[in-house]
Parts: sequence; structure tokens; C-alpha cells
Amino acid sequence: MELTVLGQSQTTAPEAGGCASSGCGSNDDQLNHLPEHIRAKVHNHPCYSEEAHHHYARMHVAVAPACNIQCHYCNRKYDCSNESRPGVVSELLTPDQAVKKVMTVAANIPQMTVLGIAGPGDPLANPERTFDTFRQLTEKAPDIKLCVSTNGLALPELVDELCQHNIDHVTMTINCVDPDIGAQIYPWIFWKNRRVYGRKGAEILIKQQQKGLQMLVDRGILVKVNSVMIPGVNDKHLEEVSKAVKAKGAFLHNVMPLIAEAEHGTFYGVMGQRGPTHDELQELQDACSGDMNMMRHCRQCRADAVGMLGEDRGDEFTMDKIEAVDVDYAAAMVKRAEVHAAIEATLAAKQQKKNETFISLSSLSIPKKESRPVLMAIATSGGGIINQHFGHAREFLIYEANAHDVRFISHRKTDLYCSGDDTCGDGESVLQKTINALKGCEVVLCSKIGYEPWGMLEEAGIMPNGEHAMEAIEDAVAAVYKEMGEKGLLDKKPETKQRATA
Ligand SMILES: C[S@@+](CC[C@H](N)C(=O)[O-])C[C@H]1O[C@@H](n2cnc3c(N)ncnc32)[C@H](O)[C@@H]1O
Ligand code: SF4
Ligand code: SF4
Repeated sequence: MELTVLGQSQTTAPEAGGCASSGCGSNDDQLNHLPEHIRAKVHNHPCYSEEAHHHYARMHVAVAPACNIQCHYCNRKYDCSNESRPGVVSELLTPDQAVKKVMTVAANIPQMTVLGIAGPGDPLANPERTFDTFRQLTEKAPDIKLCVSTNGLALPELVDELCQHNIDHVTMTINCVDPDIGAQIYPWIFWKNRRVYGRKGAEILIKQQQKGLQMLVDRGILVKVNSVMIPGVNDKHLEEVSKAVKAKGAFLHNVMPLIAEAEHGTFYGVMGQRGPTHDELQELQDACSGDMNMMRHCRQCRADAVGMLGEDRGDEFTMDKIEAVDVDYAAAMVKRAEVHAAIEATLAAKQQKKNETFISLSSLSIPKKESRPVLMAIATSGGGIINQHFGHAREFLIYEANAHDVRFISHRKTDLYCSGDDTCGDGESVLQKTINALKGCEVVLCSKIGYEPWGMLEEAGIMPNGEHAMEAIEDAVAAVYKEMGEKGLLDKKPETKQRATA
């Protein structure tokens, strides 16, 4: 089966230089040449494969409270159960509790393939708790892949122990390779039993990160590098970071937007540091993609997230609900294997159909002047198909179509306007906020939509479309683009009527 990883092509082995075509970003390009052992590691990992994230789930367990550095954007003390952002958790777990939770979730959500430890602090600043969890899971649930997300400071000394577990993937957050920029992001690190401040601390951190990255690559671990895009601080620098980590052998780069709100109590939040706009983020991801595989579907999950990316079923599996549950994991593994086989069959059939029937946009003979890119927002609850009511969508996947290609570029979160509460206290309806969040999109594809949002979308210059319900997303996007071409709507981008939004 051919795979799409991260919505773009990996046409050479990652060791051999990654994405072959400059600026590649096509969902239609395939991973034909990826070596089998790499394909085996990414095909069912929802974060490493854009395609897989429509079908497979992940979970995080919050066993790692402490951190050995301070980032200006992180405050793990703030918790809101409705909030989905990194570092946030509802309950800290012991390793035993975490193992119990993972096995219960695995038995109930068989499409869950990956368990990550991503905080709320740094897993490698809590090595006993992290490795105890991994040791038990490697033994008791060998069909679950294990992952960590680390700042990398303690990585070199722990890399060998890490590799003893069922680990194929590691995420490292690298926001800079220049200590002067690092000094603006990290006020201090904790190193050899003392705090090291400013540039000096950043310099040590960067060295450790680069050393740890090399050690992981040498051991055959796939490394995803997370970078937080902080406008005015490291935004101009991240292309260089991308090149540097690519040169060392990192497999993916995940440039994520800074989340900074004053009420989180972070330095950046309090100082009014803004995050990037959708356009700024996409521009940077595109600029980095010439030389690197980019992850564009990261949902910046909580440190206790459970379920498909974009959903959080953590509330169903709190310790008070699962403590008494007995899991027959041998039986669960059989069921899990069946479910995984069914997903693989679905993916293979989808690929087959795509190979046979995908509308080749390049064959449409759309005149060049009419081949401008068009953004479309998709309401989906998973499976890679258009299967969600507009009013039920908590997020929209954003695809870009042009005359040659359809590609996934991002997702945008929205408040659920069908929640009964139609205003957000600032006088603006949630529906209006949703429409603002779709700024730049010209079409919304969903399974159904009510009269009121239909009218308001049209008024905002966004075409609602419910005609492609239950169709594969990329097929539908291509078909709508073709229709737009036939109706002469590709001549010129219409004036946007939406209000500005970040
Ligand atoms: C909470 S951290 C935990 C793992 C580890 N300590 C690390 O930093 O990689 C997980 C990811 O969330 C990111 N993160 C934390 N707070 C953030 C924020 N306010 N905005 C954007 N990303 C954030 C971190 O940079 C990291 O990539
Ligand atoms: S390294 Fe991770 S946990 Fe530590 S302060 Fe930074 S974001 Fe927070
Ligand atoms: S934070 Fe991003 S990389 Fe981590 S599990 Fe969520 S989607 Fe995957």
C-alpha cells in the first residue's frame, strides 16, 4: 500500500535526503520509495502519517510533572478541563495508574496504536516514572508503540535506556540553534544541580539537543522535531532550524503556533506576545517544506489526551472510572489486531480507488490564469471522509486545491456553535466566530448544514456545500475545484467579506 505521510511526498528514503521535489506538498504524491522498515513505523502512527490520523488514535499519560528547564510559554499550573493545549492535565498519574489506564483505553479504543509521555513536564526530567511506565507497557502491552516528547536536555545520558523500550519515535522540541535567540525563549535551565540563566543556559540546551538528535538517528529512531513559532523571536530563524535538524537526520518537522494567553500566567502571555496568524504559520511551514517533511496536522494535545487527534475522550477514562475495571489484555490484543487489519484493508481500498478514480486536476486543462489555489474547509469526524454536520464540527480540516494538486494544509479549531450557548460574552456569536476562523476559505464541505449558518457563510463569501457527504475528502475537494473552474470562479479570488481574525 502507498502512504501519504504528513500530507506530502517522501519520495526518497529519509536517510537519503527526504522530500525530492522542491516545495512538495501534495497529498497525491506517495511514499513509493520509503524503505519498508520506515513504512512499518509510520503507517499506523497518527502523528507521523497524515493519512493514518484519520483512522488511528493516540493517548498521552501524565506521569512526568517536573521539568529541567523553563520555557517562556509554559505554565503547567493552569488547568481548565475544557482546554486543549500542551502541558494541561486533569490528573497526574503514578506509573502503575498510567499502565492501568493505557491498557483500559487500548481495550476500549482498539485503534489506539501509540502511547506518548508528553508531560505535563519533561519525561526525561522524571526518568524513573517514565521508564517504569515504559518497562511495564513493553512487557504487558507489546502491541502499543511508545513515544516521548522531550526538550532534549537530558537526552544524551538517557538515550540508551530509552532505546531499550518499545520505542520507534521520539519528539524533541527545538526552537532555535542560536543561543542569542534561545536566551529570549528560555530564562533558565537546570544543569548539574544548579540553574544556568540566559544565553549560557540556552547554549548548553542547544548542544545537548543536537547531540541527542544525532544519537537517536544513529540508533535508527525516527525523530520528530517540534518548534514553537514565536513571531518576532524565532519566526525568521526556524527555516535555519529546519535545515539544521534535517541535516542531522530528523524525520519530520512540526512547526506549531505559540499559544499565549495572559490568564495562563506565562511570561509571553503576560507580556502580550502574540502567536502567529494562520497565514504566517502556513507560510513558514511551506518555506521549511522544501527541505523537510512537515507535520501540519498536530493538534497541540493536552498531556493527558485520549482518542483520535482533535478529539479528547480523557473524561471517559479517569482513574475513578477505571480503577475497578478488569482488562483481559490477551483478548484485547486479538480484537485490536482485527480492528487494525480492517483499517489497513480500508486504507488499501481507499488507495486503490484513489489510483483508479482520483480526478487528476492537471488533466482538466484549466487555463493557467484560472488555476489559482483555493482553500476549502472540511467537517469530518474521521475516516478521511466528509461525514460531519457543520454545526457539530469542533474543528475544520483545511485543504488547498490548485490545478495540479489537492493538499492538506492545516486544521482550524472552532467553538461548537450547536452547544446552545450562542454568544461568547463579547457580543459576538459563536457562529460568527466560527465563520471568522474560516477566513481565507472559499468553500465549506460538510455532510449537512442549517439555514442560518448557510446564509451567514454565503454572506461572508464562503460557499457551503453539502453535496459530497460520505465522499473521500480529496476526491470531493478536487471535484468542487473542477466545478469552480467550469463556472469561471477561478478567475480571480473574491474580495473577502470576513472579519479579520488571528
Ligand atoms: C508540554 S511539552 C511537554 C514535553 C517536553 N517538555 C517538551 O517541551 O517537549 C509538549 C510540547 O508542547 C509545546 N508547548 C508547551 N506550551 C506551549 C505553548 N504555550 N504554545 C505552543 N506550544 C507549547 C512544547 O514546546 C512541546 O513541544
Ligand atoms: S520543556 Fe516542556 S514542560 Fe518544560 S517548560 Fe518547556 S514546554 Fe514546559
Ligand atoms: S501533540 Fe501533536 S504530535 Fe503530539 S500527539 Fe498530539 S498531534 Fe501528535
